[in-house]
Amino acid sequence: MTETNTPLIDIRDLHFNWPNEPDLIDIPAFQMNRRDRVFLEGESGSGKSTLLGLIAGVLQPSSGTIRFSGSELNKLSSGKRDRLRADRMGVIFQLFNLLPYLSVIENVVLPCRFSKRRKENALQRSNTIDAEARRLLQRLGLSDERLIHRKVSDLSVGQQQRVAAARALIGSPDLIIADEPTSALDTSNRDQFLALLMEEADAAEAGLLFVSHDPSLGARFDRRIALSTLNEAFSKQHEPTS
Ligand SMILES: Nc1ncnc2c1ncn2[C@@H]1O[C@H](COP(=O)(O)OP(=O)(O)OP(=O)(O)O)[C@@H](O)[C@H]1O
Repeated sequence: MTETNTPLIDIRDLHFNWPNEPDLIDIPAFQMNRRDRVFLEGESGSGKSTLLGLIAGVLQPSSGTIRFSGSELNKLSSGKRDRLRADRMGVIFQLFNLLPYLSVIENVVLPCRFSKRRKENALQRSNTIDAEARRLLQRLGLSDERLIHRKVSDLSVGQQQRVAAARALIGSPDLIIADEPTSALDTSNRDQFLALLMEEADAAEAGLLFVSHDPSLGARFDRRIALSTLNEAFSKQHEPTS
């Protein structure tokens, strides 16, 4: 099994800039393995969501490479990148990216409609995809039958955040990417959510890359990384001028 020796994420000489802007990201090297739990912190606007977008293959680097389990994302066609993301990554986006006209349960089962691998994984945990969606939702405090069939646009922000979390976790992805996933949750829902996230990551032997503004959460992770220490673009922008 070569895959176990290959880093889950392997970044080399990664540069990214938005059009007509200087480098926002300049990361010489970063690796994470399966089962790593990484907490990424940094000030607002420092590029955390941008880095997650690059790792998820939603954004393209200006130069450099990002390998996911050995596959260089840049070298894949956009269709293959989408397939890899659907099969192997569970992403909780900052703005959730839920489909507003679908119900809670329809949103949660979506990854299993797009990916045979996620569907098969989900069926190893529960008898049906629906049952697996309900198990995750229940663990996140969303078990009310009426709520599960409501359109997500009719939910509170904190409820939508938990639906997005259940959708990311279904079907045991190899990498869970979570961008500020607890920002709208109260302490009790936040703790329930983190417990589930850690358990699901353990069960799937997944890597977990978690961005949050809440420094008190950092102690629950194996590695705590400030983006400013990884990202040389940050030190260049903040060099004292003489
Ligand atoms: N589509 C875009 N076009 C141009 N600039 C962008 C775009 N999206 C983000 N930026 C800029 O890139 C920089 C980094 O944004 P990013 O969202 O990655 O930061 P962040 O660290 O995740 O911030 P926050 O903690 O506030 O979510 C910001 O200056 C932002 O204005």
